[in-house]
Amino acid sequence: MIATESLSKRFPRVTALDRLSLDIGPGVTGLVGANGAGKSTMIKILLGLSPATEGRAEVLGLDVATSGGAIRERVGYMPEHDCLPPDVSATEFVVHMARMSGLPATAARERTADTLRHVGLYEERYRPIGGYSTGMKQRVKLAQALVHDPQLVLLDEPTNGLDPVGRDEMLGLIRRVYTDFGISVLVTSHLLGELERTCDHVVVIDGGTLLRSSSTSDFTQTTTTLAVEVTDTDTHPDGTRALREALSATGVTIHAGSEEGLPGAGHILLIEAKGEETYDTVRDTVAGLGLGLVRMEQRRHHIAEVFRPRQAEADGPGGSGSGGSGPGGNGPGGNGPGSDGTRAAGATTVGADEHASDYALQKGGARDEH
Ligand SMILES: Nc1ncnc2c1ncn2[C@@H]1O[C@H](COP(=O)(O)OP(=O)(O)OP(=O)(O)O)[C@@H](O)[C@H]1O
Repeated sequence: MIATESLSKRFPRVTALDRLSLDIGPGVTGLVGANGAGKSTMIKILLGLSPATEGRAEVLGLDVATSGGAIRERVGYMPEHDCLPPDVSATEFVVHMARMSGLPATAARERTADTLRHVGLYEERYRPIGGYSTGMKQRVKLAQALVHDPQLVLLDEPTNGLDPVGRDEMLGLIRRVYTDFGISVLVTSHLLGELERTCDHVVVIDGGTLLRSSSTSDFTQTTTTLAVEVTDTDTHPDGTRALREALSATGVTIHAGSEEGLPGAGHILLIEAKGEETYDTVRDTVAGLGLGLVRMEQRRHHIAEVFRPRQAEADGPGGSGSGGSGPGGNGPGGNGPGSDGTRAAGATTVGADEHASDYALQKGGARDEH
């Protein structure tokens, strides 16, 4: 779908992309990096809207340097910033964008109705966009990217400004763009955690350079930690505590941290699995206490954790910060939601409106040449 070879973009004072080589296949791919890491620059080059300084890029087999028009016919684009006219309705705007993409009038109207329904904007489609919420505006931007039935869509920070529920809905819509319509997606985000449920493949960039490009399952390999959740009973009003004490007495190692991603997070014990016998010990201990076992599952890595060692190195003796990290590395809330306080590379934690399991990469990803 997308291939780049030693792709660089240098502005007078900043290297936004630095010899980036990528090969992205069909499916949903996340492009993750701090604000300023080079994500939007990459998208503009892929659309043939901004020339690369060096290197090559192909989209759907077309060279971005010579086939920008043909690429934009086949590729949808959802820009990051608010760019919608306030005085027209979603229907008028999306029909207009469909006509601009070359659809005849009737097809444009039909495709607009279908696309707006798909993004969940059917009822409100005749109201002026100026009165829409942020979530509704993001849906209009997604609809106009899809209306001409592209083979690929490039979505620049589609969850920006959304609350956790809105983000989940948007991520679900994005997943369905591929599963229901077969349209491949490249979606950018500055949040490491949020794309792991949505994307088949994740590319992480920092300061315009490639940190890692892997399938999501490679990022989120299973660990030797078991997540165990139990019910409370009349005898043990705090079942989690009772289990913790009983397991400790049997010599099972219990991690101090808590699980962030799962529902009921505060009631989940994280236990080091030494082998099959640990499962048996947990089962027998839970039964012995008369508690109900809600879950016992092998925990998977979160993508954010993959980058923790890098940050730890940088924070260690003599460390001077990870490559590409900007100033203010330990801003408010600089310790991660995990109790060990680790952060993703170049990252600080997210605000109260973000999911507890997400880590936001901080501003200043690009290398300043001055
Ligand atoms: N037209 C431009 N002129 C000069 N510098 C630019 C220009 N466009 C982007 N940059 C710089 O290039 C770097 C990468 O910017 P880019 O917008 O691609 O980052 P990003 O990862 O998309 O982050 P954000 O989500 O904040 O836009 C930044 O330092 C930015 O200031």
